[in-house]
Amino acid sequence: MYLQKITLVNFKNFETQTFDFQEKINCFVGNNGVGKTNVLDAIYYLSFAKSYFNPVATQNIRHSEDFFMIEGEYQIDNKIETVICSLKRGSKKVVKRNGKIYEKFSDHIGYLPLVIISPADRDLITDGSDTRRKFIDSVISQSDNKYLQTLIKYNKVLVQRNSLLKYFAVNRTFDALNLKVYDEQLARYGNIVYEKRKIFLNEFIPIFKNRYKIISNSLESVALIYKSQLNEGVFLELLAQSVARDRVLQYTSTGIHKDDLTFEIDGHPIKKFGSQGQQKSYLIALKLAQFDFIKAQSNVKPILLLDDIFDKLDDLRVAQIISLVNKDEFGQLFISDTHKERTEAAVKVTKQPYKIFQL
Ligand SMILES: Nc1ncnc2c1ncn2[C@@H]1O[C@H](COP(=O)(O)OP(=O)(O)OP(=O)(O)O)[C@@H](O)[C@H]1O
Repeated sequence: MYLQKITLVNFKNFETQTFDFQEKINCFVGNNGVGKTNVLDAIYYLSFAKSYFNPVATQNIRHSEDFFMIEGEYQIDNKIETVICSLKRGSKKVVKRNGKIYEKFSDHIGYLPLVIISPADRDLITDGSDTRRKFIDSVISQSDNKYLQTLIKYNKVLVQRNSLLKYFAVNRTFDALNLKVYDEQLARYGNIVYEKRKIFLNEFIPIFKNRYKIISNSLESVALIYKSQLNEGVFLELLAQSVARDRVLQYTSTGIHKDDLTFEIDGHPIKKFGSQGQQKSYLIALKLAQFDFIKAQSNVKPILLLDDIFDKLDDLRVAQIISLVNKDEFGQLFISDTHKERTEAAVKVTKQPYKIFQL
């Protein structure tokens, strides 16, 4: 699977632009702010029906325009598939594959597997647990659509249960039976999500540790730990035990929506004790492990986007990544960088066909 052509209309700083891509390596070079990351984001959009960088969909429309459109032409098993994402101000986003509109965007996730490595990944270390849950969800969802559908159902019930708790508080009332209906549904979907996250992490953690070892070339030990309240007991019982607290808080304080990952280096949180280089290595290992995992699950080499990595990494780490490309473990690769010479020198080493776009 590879992207052979993309057309952007009013997407961020692009008015109308078409790029024809190489099957292997494509590089975008140019000064700061010319739109290199924006092209990568458009490619990301075609896989996930959303931006990696800006969650406010309308802010991706070119200033003072009314809509944006991204059209991608993919080669999949010797057939051409077209995916279009478009958004008009005041209307709902539309995602089409071969002319057919998706009723649910979630049905599209996983169809065009993709992994992005970007300086914005730092959020995984610095932000709250929500960002780390999204990471787990995005990895599993790309190879298990049922997981995503179950998670969506769980989140819907969660919203309903929270509204009910609010209703109880505002009206100074309480109906245990009513709440129990939601508890049972939450437990049903939540247990499925929990089990799938557990199975996933059991497989993912060794892959991640191996990637870290290769990238960092170091002896320090890293850990990735799955934290869930459900490790401590049966979900339905935990919900029953927290009813009094939930009524005070007016939201559901127990469940898989509180899960988190702990990132450690030599037994200490990497956020506080990891050097900048160690943190970068940790994040790249996470993303490359994501790549390995999706590839193993779906038998497809995901598209890999490397945003600004040469700027942020030392030569050793860049060489490690490039050597992986060399081993032909990768499928199609997109790279953004400010320095044409640096990029060209790095990709030449791979002896793979490449194309450079000067923006
Ligand atoms: N909705 C929008 N309409 C018009 N321009 C936009 C919009 N959103 C972002 N931009 C512009 O896109 C540019 C940033 O593009 P991008 O992040 O792709 O740059 P870059 O080439 O990757 O730069 P750097 O080398 O600094 O990472 C900025 O000039 C910004 O003003």
